Amino acid sequence: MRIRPGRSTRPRTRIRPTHDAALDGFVVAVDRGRYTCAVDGHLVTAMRARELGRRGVVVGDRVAIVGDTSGADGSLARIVRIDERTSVLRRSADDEENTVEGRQERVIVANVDQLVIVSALVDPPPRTGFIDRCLVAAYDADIEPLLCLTKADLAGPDEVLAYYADLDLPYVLCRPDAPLDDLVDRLRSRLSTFIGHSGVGKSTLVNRLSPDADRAVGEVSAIGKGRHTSTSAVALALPGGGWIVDTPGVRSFGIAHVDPENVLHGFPDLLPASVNCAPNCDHLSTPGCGLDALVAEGGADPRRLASYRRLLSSRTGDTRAYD
Ligand SMILES: Nc1nc2c(ncn2[C@@H]2O[C@H](COP(=O)(O)OP(=O)(O)OP(=O)(O)O)[C@@H](O)[C@H]2O)c(=O)[nH]1
Ligand SMILES: [Zn+2]
Repeated sequence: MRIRPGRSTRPRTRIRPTHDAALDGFVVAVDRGRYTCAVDGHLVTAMRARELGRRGVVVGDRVAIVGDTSGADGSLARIVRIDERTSVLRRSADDEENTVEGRQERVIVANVDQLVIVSALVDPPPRTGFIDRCLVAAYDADIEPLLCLTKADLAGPDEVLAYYADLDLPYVLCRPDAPLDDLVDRLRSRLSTFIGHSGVGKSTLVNRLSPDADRAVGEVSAIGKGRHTSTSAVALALPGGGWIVDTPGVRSFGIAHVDPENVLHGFPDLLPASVNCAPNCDHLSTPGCGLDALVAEGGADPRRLASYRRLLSSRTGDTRAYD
């Protein structure tokens, strides 16, 4: 446990605190150069220290903070170190209106343990192309996927689950008239982020999981002395333990950086058959592709191969037609 001197005993000095005295923080919100960090159970507003150079700080980063970490109104601490990230999720290029910056696929969340892919069972119907794309992003980033199927009160999951029958894909069913125990269990003691199309029920879930979320965002806004922009990511602490990152406005996570060979890792049901491919097989039009043979002998669902090939060929382009 760290013991910090109280305000009254802190010596007045111009010497900057050494970084040995830095506190560990966790970045919960980013707003125009101000970073809201959870430190010892309270929120602290910080800026980046110049020594960080051009390194960006994103939600989910674990950082070292010095300076005024009291969290008092108007206080401003400094982030002096960013810990190595265990994972990164990048914004998809088509979320950035195809600007040069957008094409660079900016990292928007770090250290995510679990990607919760939210899909309604109906209204809107599940889009497996979108889910597959999320799975590629998750497997590539070493993040565990969780398929979260909402509106289970309106339709059954059999059809979508059949499509994923050959994968060990964990899933939960959600409906308004039943508790979210399964989901809460899977969110405990880890950092998860939600992705899904408009209308699938993400806000409904986040509100049920973290009823204080609005208040928390209000606090962030007050401390960050600026309007909280609804398009930036925010990490919310869950009463049952764990953190969720809400990424409003993010339609999909980018996979343009994923090596073509690694796109296949998002399709573990197809992957093993690639050992039968000729060297340099592009798995698209190369004759004798082992994936075609697998499907021909009934070893995999042809819709899975079609989905893989759509993703592969659209990887760097506009993917909305497939989502
Ligand atoms: N029947 C039923 N309706 C649901 C369920 N979850 C959400 N809804 C309804 O579906 C609609 C969309 O839910 P939202 O939570 O706003 O969806 P969202 O994913 O946050 O959508 P955006 O805010 O546009 O991103 C609302 O009218 C919800 O009341 C569910 O499990 N069952
Ligand atoms: Zn092949």
